[in-house]
Amino acid sequence: MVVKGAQVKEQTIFSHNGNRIKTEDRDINIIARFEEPLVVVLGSVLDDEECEALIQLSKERLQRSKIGSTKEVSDIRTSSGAFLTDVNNEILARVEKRVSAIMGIPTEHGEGLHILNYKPGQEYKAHYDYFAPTSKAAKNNRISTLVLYLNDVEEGGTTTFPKLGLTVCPQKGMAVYFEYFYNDPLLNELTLHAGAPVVEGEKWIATQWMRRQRVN
Ligand SMILES: O=C(O)CCC(=O)C(=O)O
Ligand SMILES: [Fe+2]
Repeated sequence: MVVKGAQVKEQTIFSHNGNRIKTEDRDINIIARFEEPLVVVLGSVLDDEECEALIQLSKERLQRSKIGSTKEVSDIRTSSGAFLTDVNNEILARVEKRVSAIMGIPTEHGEGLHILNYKPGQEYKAHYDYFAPTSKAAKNNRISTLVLYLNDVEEGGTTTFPKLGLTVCPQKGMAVYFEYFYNDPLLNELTLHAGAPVVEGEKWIATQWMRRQRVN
């Protein structure tokens, strides 16, 4: 625990301070932080070529096979997406490595990058990224999330944290990080978030969810 004035702040997984994160191949700007629960807005995580490559890889995946893709008929998430697992690609590997450095968790704990595409009217209603403690998946539960924005959205498509009164506007190459591995369950519950409906244009994101332990 870190004592800050009269307040006691819980330890976080994210360990970067200051204005910049230095990774092997890129310096990432820390734009804004909400301290508890920790939500960090990051700039210059991906360059244009990387954003476009991830979109292209997911388009190929969605086309090639319906297996491994989720064209869900769900009220909670109306967008369509695919995991980029078992994809052998240099840019993907580079991005996964950088994401791991930002999150401070080895790639092996990640589920693989998940690409989502929202068309106008599509959204991801308010949810938690961690699984209910009673579920089977909670044995190796998620602990942190990085959402990478792969394009600029004309209107709408913000990431909102209704319990924090916080809204993040999608900008190509930027990202939002948050974690929910606090001892205090109330802090974890404050990470409720949503992908607001896209109004104009479309929205592409890549999400990395990290687990407490390795994923097989
Ligand atoms: O679309 C967004 O902005 C949020 C995505 C999200 O919540 C997720 O991928 O878990
Ligand atoms: Fe989420």
